[in-house]
Amino acid sequence: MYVKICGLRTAETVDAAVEAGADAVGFVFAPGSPRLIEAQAACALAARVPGTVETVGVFRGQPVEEVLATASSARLTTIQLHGDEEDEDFERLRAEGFRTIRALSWDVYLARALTDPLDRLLIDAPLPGNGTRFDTDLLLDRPPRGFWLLAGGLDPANVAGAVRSAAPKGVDVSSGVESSKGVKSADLIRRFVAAARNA
Ligand SMILES: O=C(O)c1ccccc1NCC(=O)[C@H](O)[C@H](O)COP(=O)(O)O
Repeated sequence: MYVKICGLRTAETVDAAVEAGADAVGFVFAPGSPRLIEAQAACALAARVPGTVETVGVFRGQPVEEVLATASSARLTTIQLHGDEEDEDFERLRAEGFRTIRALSWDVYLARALTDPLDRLLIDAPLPGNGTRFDTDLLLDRPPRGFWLLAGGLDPANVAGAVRSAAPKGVDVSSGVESSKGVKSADLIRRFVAAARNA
């Protein structure tokens, strides 16, 4: 089970995620997020992460050139886009050597023709980063194929049940491992990774 911890902003919590065995750490560059981080600060945190762990930049509605500039200066491995980006945007990011995650709310996922299978999917609640769940039975009409991550309101107490119910390839969390909005808890991170791994 692939585990991504998103919205990290401190060395302590990045280290906790890595030491707990997370597969990816996420840094949010979307304007208005309470987890917003500057590229230089993300670069310093990314330098603490071994090559076996992905460093994911999260963007929403930003021009591809801006995304590429930030991802390069922050030395990220992976780019996650949350807006209504087109396949060409993802092709450009891959051409520049980045791995990609296409984040969609569950209703958009169901409404749109399947995206480029080269992109990993992250299927989320309508408001990303908001700590709200959605009923994954809604996906039964068209179960996601390939590598997909479940996100939206997960936490150490509910992640095992969510995995058993929806059978994703990975999980992603932000609010559920925070002691307050935007403030990550190393203990909750450790507990989330353990619970996801033991689902
Ligand atoms: O986390 C944010 O603040 C955020 C803001 C704008 C776009 C995306 C954002 N987060 C994307 C993520 O990958 C979150 O981890 C995901 O939506 C799950 O969030 P949560 O429900 O809080 O666990």
